[in-house]
Amino acid sequence: MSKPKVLVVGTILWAKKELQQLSSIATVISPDFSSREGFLKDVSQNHTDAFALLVTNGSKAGAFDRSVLGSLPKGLKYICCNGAGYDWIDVNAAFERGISVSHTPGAVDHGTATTALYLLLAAYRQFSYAEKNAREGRFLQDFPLAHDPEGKTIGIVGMGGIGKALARRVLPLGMKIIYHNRKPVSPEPDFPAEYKSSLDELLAEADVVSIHIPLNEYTKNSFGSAQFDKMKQGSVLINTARGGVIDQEALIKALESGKLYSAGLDVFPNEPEIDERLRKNDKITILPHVGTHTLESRYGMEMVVINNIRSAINDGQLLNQVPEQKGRK
Ligand SMILES: O=CC(=O)O
Repeated sequence: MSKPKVLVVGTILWAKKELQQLSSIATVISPDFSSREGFLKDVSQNHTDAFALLVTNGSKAGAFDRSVLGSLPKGLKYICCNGAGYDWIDVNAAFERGISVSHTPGAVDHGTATTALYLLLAAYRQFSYAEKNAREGRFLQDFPLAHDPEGKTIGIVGMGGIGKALARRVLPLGMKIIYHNRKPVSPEPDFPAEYKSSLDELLAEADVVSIHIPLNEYTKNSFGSAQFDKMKQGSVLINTARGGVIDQEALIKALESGKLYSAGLDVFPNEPEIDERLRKNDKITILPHVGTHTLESRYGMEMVVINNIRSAINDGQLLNQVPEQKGRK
């Protein structure tokens, strides 16, 4: 029997050896294309027998929306996404076509949580502004006193792997941890954390809010002026999830009005663009989506994708199927 065909859409840069080892159970092909149309043409001409795709966001194939998914081979069973966030794949349309989709939770936890911690420290202590002063030869000129994060209350919105990894990182700072999820975390976290069933309650109590929810049709722009209004005066917002979950105009207004003392942002709605009003705001820290930009994270993510492909071939199921599809019939 011929081996199942796996197409690599995008590049595997770090787990190259492990990708090669996949060839003992699969025919692994990296199609060469320079556009979305080129990708679809190559697949329809040469790979109608594809069994699984290993896909990376930002490849020339573009987003896997309903129309791309509709053009993929009928026999395609799996799409294994090299990333924790999969907002660029229409997982419901994939499900309707009988395609199971996986992502890479876990592998991104350390990198993203460390980024959130850095942003939190930088926002409270105004380290970005201080560094700018130092680099531009102004030393402490016009640099007001900042704030200590110690003893403050952090509100974690989305206590998944990244939220928990951040919680463990802020504990040594003596921060009180409250969190909001649809349901309390079970089993209970191995650190003190108070569950808030209502997001409004969390927003009213937290000194700093850190967002760790996926971007989807329900969460898009879900953090808007109503949510900023409920936050404490002079609070801090950290976002390492996706820019699209925050209404950017409302965020800019909250910064300008002083409702927010500061913010730490690693993600933006129209990456790689960053709104000029954010770029020019010295009081906030902005990063170019570096949450998982470490060798360890990237290697770990690639390993998760390859392990999902292996499991699909060997056991007929994914290890990390996206929650929207899990248990659905
Ligand atoms: O942003 C990073 C990821 O989705 O893995």
